Amino acid sequence: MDLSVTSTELTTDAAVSTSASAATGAAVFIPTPGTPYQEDIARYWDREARPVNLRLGDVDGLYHHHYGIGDIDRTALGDADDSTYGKKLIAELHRLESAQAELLLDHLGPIERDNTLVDAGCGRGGSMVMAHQRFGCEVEGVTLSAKQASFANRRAHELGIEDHVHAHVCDMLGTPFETGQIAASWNNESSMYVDLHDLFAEHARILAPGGRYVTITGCWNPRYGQPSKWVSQINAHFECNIHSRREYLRAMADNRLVPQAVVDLTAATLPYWGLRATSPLVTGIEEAFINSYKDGSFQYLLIAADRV
Ligand SMILES: C[S@@+](CC[C@H](N)C(=O)[O-])C[C@H]1O[C@@H](n2cnc3c(N)ncnc32)[C@H](O)[C@@H]1O
Ligand SMILES: CC(C)=CCC/C(C)=C/COP(=O)(O)OP(=O)(O)O
Ligand SMILES: [Mg+2]
Repeated sequence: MDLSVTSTELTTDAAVSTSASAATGAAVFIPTPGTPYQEDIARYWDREARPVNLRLGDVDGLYHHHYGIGDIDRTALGDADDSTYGKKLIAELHRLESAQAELLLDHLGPIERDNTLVDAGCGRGGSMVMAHQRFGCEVEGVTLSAKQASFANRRAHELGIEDHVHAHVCDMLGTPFETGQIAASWNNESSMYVDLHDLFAEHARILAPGGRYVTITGCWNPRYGQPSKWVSQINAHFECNIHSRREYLRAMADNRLVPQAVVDLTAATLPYWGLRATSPLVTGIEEAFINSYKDGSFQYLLIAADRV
């Protein structure tokens, strides 16, 4: 299957993406203009350069835009008075973010080397690299941000995996991938930027029958009633629109995606937030996450679904 699409918007790494395309003779994919909202989101991620993301990514070259899960390794952190503590804190936060991506990949099911995976809203590509390193397969990512796609393609090139891992500037609601050819696809903290019915219709279209879809997301809890002030604060901070848990399940059911696992990761992500709140890399959004997770208005969920 030839999925070597690329974007005319890619800048510094256009050569990387174009040569992959030229090698297979694939047509160049020209994205359609986005909505004004999508243009805002593209600008947001083009400009994003928060140290909490770049310094963590520098630890091992996997750049994430998602949060962490798991217990803190206090032994690895050592003494807060130690001169190396700051560096260890960054490494520990990064370890927890990579653990989150590993958990998502655990839920993709058996993946073969000749399979193709799709990362919808791929950011700087950390999860794509991890997926290729684990399964040896092709990984195609889409993001609205030309800067992020360029960054991800540059990293793939540096790692020598540019023939297998590609980022495209593209709306995840209308991807160039052929119908029914994708073994598994995911959204890692990227579904709060789109309408869920439109999103799951597109995943259901590209996934092979029996294919697997996984999301890790923050969602508001219908048991709380409505989005809390903390959830509204997170929406304003990231210019996103957090959905409720019920919306996820309904939109999946409407689009031939049948949940096989729904895992509440709220308790598992709180240690990450507690540690991050003590770090010099705080961004100011830590309190909203901690308070909303603790008051039950917000949940951190993994949902894995089969395309039937
Ligand atoms: C919080 S980041 C998550 C990045 C990545 N999944 C990760 O785990 O590191 C959100 C991403 O969603 C992307 N995004 C938002 N709306 C999108 C859309 N309509 N189509 C494609 N990507 C989109 C943004 O460009 C950004 O890369
Ligand atoms: C769980 C929810 C609601 C996520 C919203 C999407 C989002 C912005 C994720 C993290 O990105 P980032 O890694 O760039 O953010 P930060 O700079 O805060 O680390
Ligand atoms: Mg981050």
